[in-house]
Amino acid sequence: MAQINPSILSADFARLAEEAERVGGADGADWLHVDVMDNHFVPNLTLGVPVVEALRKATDTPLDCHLMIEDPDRWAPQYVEAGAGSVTFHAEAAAAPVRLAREIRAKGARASMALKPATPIEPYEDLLPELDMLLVMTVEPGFGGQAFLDVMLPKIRRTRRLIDKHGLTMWLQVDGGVSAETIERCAEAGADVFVAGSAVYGADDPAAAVRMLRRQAQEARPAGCAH
Ligand SMILES: O=C(CO)[C@@H](O)[C@H](O)COP(=O)(O)O
Ligand SMILES: [Fe+2]
Repeated sequence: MAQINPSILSADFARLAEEAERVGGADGADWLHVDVMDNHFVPNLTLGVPVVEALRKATDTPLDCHLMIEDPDRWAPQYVEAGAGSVTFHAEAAAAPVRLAREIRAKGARASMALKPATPIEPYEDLLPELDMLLVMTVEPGFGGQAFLDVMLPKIRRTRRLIDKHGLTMWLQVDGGVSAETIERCAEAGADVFVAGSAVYGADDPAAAVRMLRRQAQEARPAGCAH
């Protein structure tokens, strides 16, 4: 089942509770994607633990926190405590990714690792069983509204093959430039969780955009795929 996670980076930060509401409900967002940026790992600054705590109280939709920060080994567990249901740290930033993934899981959240566009998946093959999700970035992290990087499609395909080769049920997420124009290519390549910021919050009817993206992804999935 294809999952659609709207990114609140493209929402109105002064009205986050209402913005969460606008994409929630039946057939709405599967998760809310929360982009945490520290102006060190990426050249942008967004929000932190207190905002995640506040969002947790404001919505029933589970929170998918994407940490674009240095030292996730220190900070990621705090996002679980703040109420995140899934916490994604970057492979490029984590000092001890296996220990960190185990800690996130032990605290009760799904553990996920992200790869920037120039980071290959192959060195991380043996880590996959430690993870609940792998995020292949389809833009350079840091900003919403960027153009989708087509050159990431082979990495999505290779990652899907590795997941299937190991018989894992983990999810494969794509993030960056995902829209009505690009989501089918991502789904065909094997992604099953789709982050969309501007394509959802830039639409006249964000809830309808979520439903449309999910339908497109569902229909584009390879025939007979297990994911
Ligand atoms: O992590 C990031 C950007 O670094 C994303 O989650 C963006 O927020 C996606 O926005 P769109 O590309 O869909 O507008
Ligand atoms: Fe993100």
